[in-house]
Amino acid sequence: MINKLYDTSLGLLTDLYQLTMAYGYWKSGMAEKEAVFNLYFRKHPFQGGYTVACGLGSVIDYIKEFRFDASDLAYLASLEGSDGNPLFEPAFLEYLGALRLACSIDAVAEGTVVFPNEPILRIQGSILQCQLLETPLLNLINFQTLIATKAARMRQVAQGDVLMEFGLRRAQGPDGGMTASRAAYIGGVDATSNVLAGKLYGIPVKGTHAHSWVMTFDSELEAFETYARYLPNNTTLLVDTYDTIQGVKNAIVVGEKLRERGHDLGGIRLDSGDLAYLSIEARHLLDAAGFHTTQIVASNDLDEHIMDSLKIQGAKISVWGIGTKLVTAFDQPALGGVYKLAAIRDPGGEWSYKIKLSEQAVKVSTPGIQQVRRYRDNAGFIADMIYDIHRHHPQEASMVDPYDFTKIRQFDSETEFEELLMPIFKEGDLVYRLPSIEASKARVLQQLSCFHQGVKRLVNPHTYPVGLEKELFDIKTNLVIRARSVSKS
Ligand SMILES: Nc1ncnc2c1ncn2[C@@H]1O[C@H](COP(=O)(O)OP(=O)(O)OP(=O)(O)O)[C@@H](O)[C@H]1O
Ligand SMILES: O=P(O)(O)OC[C@H]1O[C@H](OP(=O)(O)OP(=O)(O)O)[C@H](O)[C@@H]1O
Ligand SMILES: O=C(O)c1cccnc1
Ligand SMILES: [Mg+2]
Repeated sequence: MINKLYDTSLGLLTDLYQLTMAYGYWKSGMAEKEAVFNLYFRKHPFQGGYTVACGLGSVIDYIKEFRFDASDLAYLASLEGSDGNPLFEPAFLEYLGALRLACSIDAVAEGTVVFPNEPILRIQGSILQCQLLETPLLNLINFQTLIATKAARMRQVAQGDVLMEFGLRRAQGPDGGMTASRAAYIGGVDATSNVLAGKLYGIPVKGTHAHSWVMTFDSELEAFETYARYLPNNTTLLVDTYDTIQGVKNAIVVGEKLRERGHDLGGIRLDSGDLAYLSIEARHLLDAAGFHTTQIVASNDLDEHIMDSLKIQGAKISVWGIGTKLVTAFDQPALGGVYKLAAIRDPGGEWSYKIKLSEQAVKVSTPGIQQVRRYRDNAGFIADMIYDIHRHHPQEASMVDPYDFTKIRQFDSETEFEELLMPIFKEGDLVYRLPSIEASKARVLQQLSCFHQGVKRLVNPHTYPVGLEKELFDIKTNLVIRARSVSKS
């Protein structure tokens, strides 16, 4: 997508410091050192209790396309350091031109519900290649995960109602609009007004009409009649241009004519005023005129909280049109996903585990080559345990709460589980078949149905347990103690 918009290869879609570090690794002979990085976030967005992973489809496209073409290298050759000399020497640019990604990537499937500090992606490869990927991987995963989560929250509130995404006009540019449409669909909306997203991603496209259509005619009735005459199978009439109640009555007049011609009034749309009161009044008028199946669509700066309030107020809305607040993730415009080094292989072939210290315990990174195990019982998911695949293949496992080491849970070998990270690329080769967008969408609903209702609450949700397997917890604790004493000496 980005490629089409900008007509370039994608190697330069990174921060300059990734390239300067890559140069440093190359110059110092460290470029091929094997490393493992994890991509994860530390806090759920929207003060929520869960997050929906999204963006792997774009990551796969990106990795497949990754290269530096001649024009990229010419641009890099033009960059200068503070002394006015070229930043990068020609031999390094030649190296970049010949570079083919050979990383191994494990990831959770799109549509998987994930929690703070769990790796969504694990990247293993040469330190130089892993480092170059930091920025694009975060760019691709952070935004799509954020939007999929926002849409999933709206889906939880909407229950079986229809959700339409109307956000393209307010999205963060064309690419923001396109990726938001895709992520919102996976997260839980049923359709988009974004026609290009319909074409490229196979998302159903739907829509009504704007106020300008009504304003173009001498009367609202004439506007409705004309629309219904030429689009009799797409008649959702926007009734609030002048007077909403009169608008509903005009829509009913047109609905009767549609019925005489063998069609029906599909819906009316409310786009201002008190949506609870107006939808209840509109439902009365429509039902009294025999239009029981005509849908009431609502739009106007909606988000999950207003939708929830409208439901509590008994609003008779069955279709929700949501734009700005969804595609811009209005109340939290970024997910704070990070990409941290977890291990480096020594010349002897042994892994050396790495941590990034922080004053805040919650920000200390977890070392090791991690996998996430999601345990379940008959009622649903019970806990996630992060463990190190090289240290422990736990049949029976002890899981430590990383923020309170006195809290330990035991899992016996009978407890059912699934492993969340799956191989996507093996040394550069794609080994994963991306599920259809429909399958990823279904996964969100299926996953969420297995979590306790409290985790899904909009306000003050229950914290789902995520812990470290005991051996990994001990490794981390020892590294922290050692790093703190080294930093003091
Ligand atoms: N019954 C309701 N309960 C809670 N929020 C509501 C209710 N009805 C509408 N809203 C929300 O209140 C906000 C109203 O927006 P605003 O104050 O701009 O009024 P408006 O109806 O759009 O006015 P205008 O006639 O100028 O278009 C919107 O976000 C809308 O979704
Ligand atoms: O409110 P959103 O969730 O972003 O949904 C999309 C909105 O976009 C359109 O109007 P627009 O906002 O362009 O104009 P209006 O507010 O004057 O109706 C449409 O009528 C919706 O109200
Ligand atoms: O089809 C609609 O009703 C629509 C499309 C985009 C934005 N607002 C509304
Ligand atoms: Mg508006």
